[in-house]
Amino acid sequence: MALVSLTDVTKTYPDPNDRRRQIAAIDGVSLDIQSGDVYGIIGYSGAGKSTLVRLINALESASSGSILVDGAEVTTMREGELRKLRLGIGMIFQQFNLFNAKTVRANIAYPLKVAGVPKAERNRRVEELLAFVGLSEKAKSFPDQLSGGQKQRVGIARALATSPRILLADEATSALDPETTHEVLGLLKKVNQDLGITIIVITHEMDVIQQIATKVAVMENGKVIENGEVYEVFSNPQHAATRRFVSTVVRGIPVGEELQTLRYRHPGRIFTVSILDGDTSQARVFEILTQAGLGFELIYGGINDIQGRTFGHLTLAVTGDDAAIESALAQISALTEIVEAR
Ligand SMILES: Nc1ncnc2c1ncn2[C@@H]1O[C@H](COP(=O)(O)OP(=O)(O)OP(=O)(O)O)[C@@H](O)[C@H]1O
Repeated sequence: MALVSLTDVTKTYPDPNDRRRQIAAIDGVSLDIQSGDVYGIIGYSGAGKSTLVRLINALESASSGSILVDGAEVTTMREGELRKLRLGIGMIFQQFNLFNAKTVRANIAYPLKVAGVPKAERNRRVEELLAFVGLSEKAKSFPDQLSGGQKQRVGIARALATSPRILLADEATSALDPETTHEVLGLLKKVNQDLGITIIVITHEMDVIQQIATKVAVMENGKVIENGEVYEVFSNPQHAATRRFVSTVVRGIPVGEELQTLRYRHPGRIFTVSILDGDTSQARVFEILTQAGLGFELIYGGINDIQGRTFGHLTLAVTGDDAAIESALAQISALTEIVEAR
């Protein structure tokens, strides 16, 4: 059974320009998130990502549809049940949302205090969390004395305080530089792998999905337009919006000005070879070209590691005898897709 299961969920708001009309922020979304997933939800601004998260932890109520968390229907829960539900769902935010007047230790202890956990137990748990996020030395510091990455570590420790089963990360790395993003995503991976916590990552950056997610849903206009294993979505995107997101991290087939520049710089015919995991290797393609007595140069593209599987496009400028090129092409196209730039 899925840990979070949405069926045909809709959330409408009155149109601010015409109160008689409704705008669908979420429009018929069905999604299953399994225990142990790191589930990425990606979309441009206004796609409905934050609304979806607020529906899962019941900060908003759905207009229609069913939302099951751990088998329990959220849409009909009463206040007492909702409080219990929210204790099982931690949340981290883009702007960290820490109490600036409280120390790191007090920030992390806060949800435990609210939950009525006795002081000795609270202190023990906070020390454990500080060690887990690597901030034991900063226990007495205030948020203003920390870097962005350290602040998010405090946010993560605070979110984990009540031992939730689910962690919602809403643009949690969007305010951080790439290196700090990488570190924080590394910590989230540890949360998932060591503690078995299911993570739902909301982002507009495909790079974040590539680094951490195992599954991804692409949202547009309140709908999930595509979802599945990250590798499958990256290597075979179905929708234009998904292809745009993928192209931000994976260089595909050069076109337009990029292609013109490549032609200007490199003699020969230009081909793009797709490299898929378990399909064919870069080494095999190079071997075929070498054996055919051809000259070649890698001029664009690269290989990506997605969840430990390889995927990418290599664009090569190939020089030599035309018949030899055709024969090499035939051999390569028996292994994988190869496209000549025209
Ligand atoms: N409380 C609200 N009242 C009216 N409209 C809302 C409300 N909350 C969200 N919306 C509308 O719902 C749509 C989806 O918003 P949402 O914030 O979920 O998108 P998002 O993908 O998270 O975008 P962003 O990354 O910019 O926050 C938008 O058109 C937004 O204007």
